[in-house]
Amino acid sequence: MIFEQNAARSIEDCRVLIVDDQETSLLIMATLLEDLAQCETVNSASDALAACEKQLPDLIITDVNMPGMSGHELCQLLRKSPETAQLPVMFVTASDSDEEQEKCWQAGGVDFVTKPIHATTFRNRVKFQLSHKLKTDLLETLIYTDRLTGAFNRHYMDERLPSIVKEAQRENQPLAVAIFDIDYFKQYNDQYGHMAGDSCLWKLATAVRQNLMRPMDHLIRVGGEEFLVLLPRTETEGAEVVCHRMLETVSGLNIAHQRSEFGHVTVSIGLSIYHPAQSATIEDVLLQADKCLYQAKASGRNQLAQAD
Ligand SMILES: Nc1nc2c(ncn2[C@@H]2O[C@H](COP(=O)(O)OP(=O)(O)OP(=O)(O)O)[C@@H](O)[C@H]2O)c(=O)[nH]1
Repeated sequence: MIFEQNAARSIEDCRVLIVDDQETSLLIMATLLEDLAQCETVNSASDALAACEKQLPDLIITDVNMPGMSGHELCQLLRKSPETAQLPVMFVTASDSDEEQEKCWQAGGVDFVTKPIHATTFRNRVKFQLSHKLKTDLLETLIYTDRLTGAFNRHYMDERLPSIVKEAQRENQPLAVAIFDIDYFKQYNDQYGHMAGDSCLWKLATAVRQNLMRPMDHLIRVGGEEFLVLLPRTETEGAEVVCHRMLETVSGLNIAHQRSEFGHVTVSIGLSIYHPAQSATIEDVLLQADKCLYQAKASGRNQLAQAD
């Protein structure tokens, strides 16, 4: 995700994805940047999209003319997805004609350099983009992250949920929604004190976050000890796997809780899936997941309940 601990990041930690169908060009650019940032190279726009699915880079540098999908088309596609809409894309073009420059800006590029590449200009432009990205990420972390747990906050959910849903509709892909809540947390606070309660929240959220494997997965703290997990492009089976893993992860933390019948801190989870082709709205699905959560509580806690 983009809101990892950016405060501690420097340009050397940034990831730059370089896209070009010419091996020589890739080699030149990667060599020019090797002491500046972490570089990854791919030969096509489709490989670049696949690389972004695994881990979002901080900057994409792409050739314009490539077989299959052009650099412009790649950039336009990235702009459409909420996860990559803000990802800076820099073009490397063979021409600096007025028309070519217009096309780069219209496609959503943040800068372009012309071939043959001028080494110092190229390095400085990349450096500028990365330092700008670090500042933006830091600002977003401050605005959208819950300070106690490092999860996204309610404000993030209110702002971004509509675009995550829109993306699911555009792709006609399911969006799994899981709501979980710590069991007997009032008793935990009463027994161990509020500071221990805070520490428990932090440990739990950190462990759950590390269990969410895809860059587009989200952990959001929606209330005191209630969290929402959003899993785009995830069907029931996949979401069940993630939810069971969350139950195991939390139990595996083995945080002592004398006043729970389990002897340690556990969570209950409610799961529901949003399908764009069906009539239920995202609000219905959230309500459904919330109902399931209460069902999981009523059925004994430390378990998953899901909508039919
Ligand atoms: N330490 C700490 N406690 C919090 C925080 N936010 C909410 N809580 C506490 O979480 C507790 C939630 O209690 P309840 O809603 O009764 O739920 P519960 O005791 O977990 O019971 P069940 O959910 O039914 O298992 C309350 O005591 C809140 O004060 C927080 O940021 N830090």
